[in-house]
This record gives sequence, structure tokens and C-alpha cells, in this order.
Amino acid sequence: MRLLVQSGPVPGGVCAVSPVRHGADATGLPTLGSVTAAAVTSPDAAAPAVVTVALPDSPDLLRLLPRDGALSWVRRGEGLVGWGEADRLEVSGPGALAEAAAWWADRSAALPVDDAVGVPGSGPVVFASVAFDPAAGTSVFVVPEVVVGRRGGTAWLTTAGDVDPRDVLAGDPTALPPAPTRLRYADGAMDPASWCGAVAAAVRRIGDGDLAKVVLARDLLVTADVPLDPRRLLDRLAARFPDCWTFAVDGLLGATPELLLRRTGRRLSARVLAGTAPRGAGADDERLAAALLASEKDRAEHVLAVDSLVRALDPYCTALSVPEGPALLTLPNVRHLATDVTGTQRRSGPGGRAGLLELVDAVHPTAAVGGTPPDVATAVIAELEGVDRGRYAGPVGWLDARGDGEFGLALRCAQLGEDDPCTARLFAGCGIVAGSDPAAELAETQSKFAAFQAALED
Ligand SMILES: C=C(O[C@H]1C=CC=C(C(=O)O)[C@@H]1O)C(=O)O
Repeated sequence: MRLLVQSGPVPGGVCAVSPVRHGADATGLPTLGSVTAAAVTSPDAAAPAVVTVALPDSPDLLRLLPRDGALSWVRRGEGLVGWGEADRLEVSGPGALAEAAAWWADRSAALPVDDAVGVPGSGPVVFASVAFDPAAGTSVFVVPEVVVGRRGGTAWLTTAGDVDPRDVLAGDPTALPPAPTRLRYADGAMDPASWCGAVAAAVRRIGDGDLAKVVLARDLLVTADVPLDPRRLLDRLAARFPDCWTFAVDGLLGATPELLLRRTGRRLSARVLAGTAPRGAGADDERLAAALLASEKDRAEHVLAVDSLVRALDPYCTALSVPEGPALLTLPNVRHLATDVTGTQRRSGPGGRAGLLELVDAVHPTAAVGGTPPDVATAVIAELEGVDRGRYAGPVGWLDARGDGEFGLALRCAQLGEDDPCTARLFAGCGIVAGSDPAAELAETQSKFAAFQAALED
């Protein structure tokens, strides 16, 4: 099934919109909505470099993605997908996010824009995946050539530069590549016993009073018999985890339940998670849910994560609202304690001028992925964990030219192999506090790995 373009260009390079038909057009070219290539890439030299047009129908975003360079931020069928690279920044070192913010401000201000839709995510957009430690790791920012967005009843297409959407939409949206038939797993940085030793060492450090919480992660290597295709993985993740944000940036793919920060105008929101229980069968599942909600250990772990976000965000806000106790977030593989925090950014002063990347820089790493106090936790992670986190547990999402955007934490994810497309590295971590049991934490990483493993195996 394909979406058919049928329209004519109108002045300003923006097309007129006509109803969508499904199927190939008369030329047999795959098409999207009712936007003609001519409408988007005007031969007129003065045509805008970035053009957003409304689409008359709501496409299945993930099914539009090509195999290479897939960019995604999708939840319950809404969000953004993109592909192609109109621009790219790779940045690392102290001040990496400030550098990226300045780069995006320059780039987006310099772009001629014709945005007929004018909603968060229309017009120029950059997808971003930030290293867990932006000073040491490489953060990646990609401005796609093509973005398709969908929210509420609105869908839109944005193209940057001289792009013909008919060329980039050459895939067949009905067909998913087949799943691998064989998968081999191998330990990453540590075998399970050594990792349990690291957890026990962290619990001792907590007992000694060095810190209150630290998040320790594991990695797991997978090798398939065929190249892993991001389209299939994203499709399977989104189908199984509709309450999560299905993301992809530069080969890092996952479905995260945790929203680090969303900015819409001056409104800020976040979903903080910490404290996890496995799912069970029948009455056992209810028992596990009630035990999680009542668990002092998990509530203590959760409070530290919420406090870390609230303390970092407070100087930027006139008002912050934090519900009194956590709620339960139920996913197919695990349950989490969850707190949705909302706030209003100041209108003036340094806090009021901060853009989303500055806010992200201020709040990351929260104690959901780092620990308390943050600097001690960072040192303990470096000493005990042994995993090169790369962009795992870093902020991932998108930002537009108005300063609106959404960043999650890159959890329940895998980095696809750059040198060998049949391989990937999966990540999962756990908050360690006083009273953490290494065997239970190991089981928790296994439940968390299962999210991506199901997508690989399905
Ligand atoms: C660090 C991870 O999860 C965090 C988010 C939710 C719950 C967590 C926990 O209960 O330990 C972690 O803080 C991960 O999934 O890799």
C-alpha cells in the first residue's frame, strides 16, 4: 500500500493539498500524502531551503523509514521520523551541549523557511543523541533532509534543501524485512558473576556512606545471521511498547519509557522513572505491583531520581508541580515507579533565556541513570561498571527552530554495529541503593534486555 501524491504547486513553493489515494501513482512512483515533488523542490532559486506542508492523511510514520539513516521519535503512532542528512554535528568535550546549542541556533536562524503548519516539530528540526558523558563521549546531531510528523489530527512533511520526496520514499511501506533466524548472545564488558560483584561493591560503598545511589549498567552483544534492519526493530518495539518513545539516531535504537524533558513554549514536562519490578502471571502480577508500590527500597531509589531532576530544573522555573507519591507504569516486561513532573519556565533572567539543550545539560544525568551525589556516582560508575556507555542512558530526541522539542533517556536500546551490520550491543542498567540484592539486580537487567531481545526475535 502506498500513499499517492496528487497536487499542483502554488506560489511560495507550497503545494495545494488533495485527497490521498492509496497505491502507486500513474508513473508507478511511491508517493506520500498529496505533496508533489515539484511543490517541495521548486526550481526557483529563491525557493525556501526548508519547506513544511500539511499532509491530508496520517501516515504510519515508522513504515516510511528507509533502511539507512533512520531517525525516529514516535509514541502511539505520533511524533517525528526523518532520514537523509542535510547537516550533521558530532561534538564532544566540556561544553559539548553549549556548542551544539550555538550550532543549532546559527544553522536554524540562517535557513530560509516556509512553514505552512507552524506546530512543534514543523519547520527545521534536528534529531539528537547525546553521550551519557558529553565531555568524554561523542554526541550526534542530524538535520534530516526529510521529516514526516504527526500529532493529533495534523500530519506534515518537511524537506530541507534540494530533495525530491519521491526519491527518498522509494521503499515499499507494506513490507518489513524478515527477522533473523539465528541470534547468538555473548557477555559484554562483564560476565554476570563479575557484574554481581560490582553491584555488591557498590552496596558496600553506599553502606560506608560514600553515596546514596548509583546506577550500574551491563551490555550484551548479539550477532545475527543477517544484517539487522532498523525498520523491523523499530516496528516491533513500537508494537510491543506503545507507551514508550521509539527512537533511532545514528544507529542507536530503542523504546524508552523515560521522558527526560519536553519543552513546548514555556511549558516543561518530564516522566521520571526509578524503582522496578518484574511482571508475573495472574494474581502474582498484582502482588508484584502492590509490593513495588509499597517497597521502601524502591521508593527511596525513586525519590532520589525525582529530587535530582527537580533540584536541577528549579532555577529555570517559576512553578514546578510534583505529585506527592509515584504512580505505577506498567510495561509488558517490567513495572516502574513513575512521577510526571511539570513546570513553567521563567520569562526573564538567565533561566528564562535557556534553550532546551541548556535545560537538558542542566538536568542530565539525573539519578535515574547516574546517582546521588552525581559526581561521586559518576566516579563509582567509572570505577566499577566497566561498560563504555557511549550514548546509552544519554538524552535522545529532537529540537525545532522555535526551541520546542522532546528528549528521553536512551534506555532499553541497542547500538547497531558500525563495522558489522549483523551485530548490536544491548544495554540495561539498575539503580543500586542500600539494600540492593545483586542477584535481583541481575534479574532486573535481564528483564530490561528482554525489551530489545523481543524485537530482535519477533
Ligand atoms: C538505567 C535504566 O533504567 C532506569 C530507569 C528506570 C528504572 C530504573 C531502575 O529501577 O533501576 C533505572 O533507574 C535502564 O533501563 O537501563
